[in-house]
Amino acid sequence: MTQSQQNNQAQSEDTQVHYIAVIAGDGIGKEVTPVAQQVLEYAIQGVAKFEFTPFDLGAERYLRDGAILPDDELEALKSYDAILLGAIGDPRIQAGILERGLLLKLRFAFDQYVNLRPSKLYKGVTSPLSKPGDIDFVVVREGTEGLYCGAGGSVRKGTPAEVATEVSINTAYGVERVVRYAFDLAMKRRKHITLVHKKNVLVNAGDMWQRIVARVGEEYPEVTHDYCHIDAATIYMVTEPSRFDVILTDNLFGDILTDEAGAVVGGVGYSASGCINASGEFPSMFEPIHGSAPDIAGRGIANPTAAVLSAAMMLRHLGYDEIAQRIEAAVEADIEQLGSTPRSTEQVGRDIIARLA
Ligand SMILES: NC(=O)c1ccc[n+]([C@@H]2O[C@H](COP(=O)([O-])OP(=O)(O)OC[C@H]3O[C@@H](n4cnc5c(N)ncnc54)[C@H](O)[C@@H]3O)[C@@H](O)[C@H]2O)c1
Ligand SMILES: CC(C)[C@H](C(=O)O)[C@@H](O)C(=O)O
Ligand SMILES: [Mg+2]
Repeated sequence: MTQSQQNNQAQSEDTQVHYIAVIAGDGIGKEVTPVAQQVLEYAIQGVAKFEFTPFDLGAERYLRDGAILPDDELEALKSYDAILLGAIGDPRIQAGILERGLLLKLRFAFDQYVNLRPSKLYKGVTSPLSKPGDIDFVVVREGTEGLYCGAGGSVRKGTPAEVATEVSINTAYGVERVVRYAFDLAMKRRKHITLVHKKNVLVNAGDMWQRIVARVGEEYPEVTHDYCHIDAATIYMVTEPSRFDVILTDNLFGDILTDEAGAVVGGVGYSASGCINASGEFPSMFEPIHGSAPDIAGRGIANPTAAVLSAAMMLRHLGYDEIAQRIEAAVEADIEQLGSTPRSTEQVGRDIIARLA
C-alpha cells in the first residue's frame, strides 16, 4: 500500500460520518432539498461526511399506497443524527392529512419543542417595507403545544347544528422549557425578548406565559423583556422590525408571524427553520418555513436559499459552527450580488457552491 493510500485509509477511518434522513416531500420541497444537500456535501468535504438516506414520504407515496408515516419508518427515523425536510402538502390531498399525519407527527413524536425561525434582511434584497432598517431577529416558536395538539373535534358534522372545536393546550412544563431556551438564546444575542401572545383575550394561557417569562427572567438579569399582543406585533413587524431581537411565542402565533417575517425580508424563500429537540433525545429537523408552493412547483424557479440556510442551521446543531458560518457568508454574498437576478433553483445552488470554493 502506498503512503497516500495509507493516508487515505487513515483519513477515512478518522472521518466522522453523520447520518441524515432526507424527506424532500412535495412540490418545491423536491427541488430545493437536493440543492441544500449539494451545498452540505461540498462544504463538509475534508472535515466529515454526510450519508443521506432518502425517505419516500409525502403526497406521491400517499397516493400510491395510502401510507403517511408508517410506524416502522418513524422508528427508523429516530436513529438519524438529523432530518432534512423540504415541504409537505399537495392540493390533490385533503388539507391536513399530510400536514398533521406526517409533518406535525414528526415534530410531536420527536418532541421538537423549539421551532427556531431566524429572519435577517440581507443586502441586495428588496424589502416591501418603505423603511426596512435593520432586521435581524429570531422567532422562538413553541413547537409541540397550543392549538396544534389536535385536541377538539366536531359533532353533528355536515348538519346545520354542527359544532367544531380546536382546543389550545398549554402546559407549565412545555412553556417553561421553551422560555428557558429563549432566554439562553437572548444571552448570545442582543439580550432582549418580546413575548407575543393575546393575553387580553386568551386570559388563561396568556397569563401563564407571562408569569413564566417573568419568573424565569429573574434568573437572567441581563436580559430585558417586554410584551406585545399578536395583532400589534404584526404591525411592528412592518413598521418597526428593528425593535425585535428574540420573539417568543406560541405555536400558532409563531406560524403566522414567521410567514410575515419572511415577507418583510423579501420572501419566504429566504426563511430557514429548525425544529429542535433541545434535550438531544430525538433527532432535530431542519426545513425551510415555506410550503410546497404548488403555484410554482415543477418550474425549477423556487428559491433554494431557505433550504440552504436550514442546512446551515443543521450544521450548527451538529457542532460545525465555522462551516455553517461559511455557508451563511456565501449566501449573503450571493444575495448581495445576484439577489435581484432571475435564476433557476439549480443555478442559485451552483452560485453558492462557487462562492464556497
Ligand atoms: N413546512 C411545510 O412543509 C409547509 C409549510 C407551509 C405550508 N405547507 C403546505 O404547503 C402547501 C402550500 O401552502 P401555501 O401555498 O399556503 O404556502 P407556501 O409557503 O407553499 O407558498 C406561499 C407563497 O410563497 C411562495 N413561495 C414559497 N416558497 C418559495 C420559494 N422557495 N421560492 C419562491 N417562492 C416561494 C409560493 O409560490 C406562494 O406564492 C399546503 O399544502 C400547506 O399546507 C407546508
Ligand atoms: C404545514 C403546517 C402544518 C406548518 C405549521 O403550521 O407549522 C407550516 O405552516 C409551517 O410553518 O411549518
Ligand atoms: Mg407556516
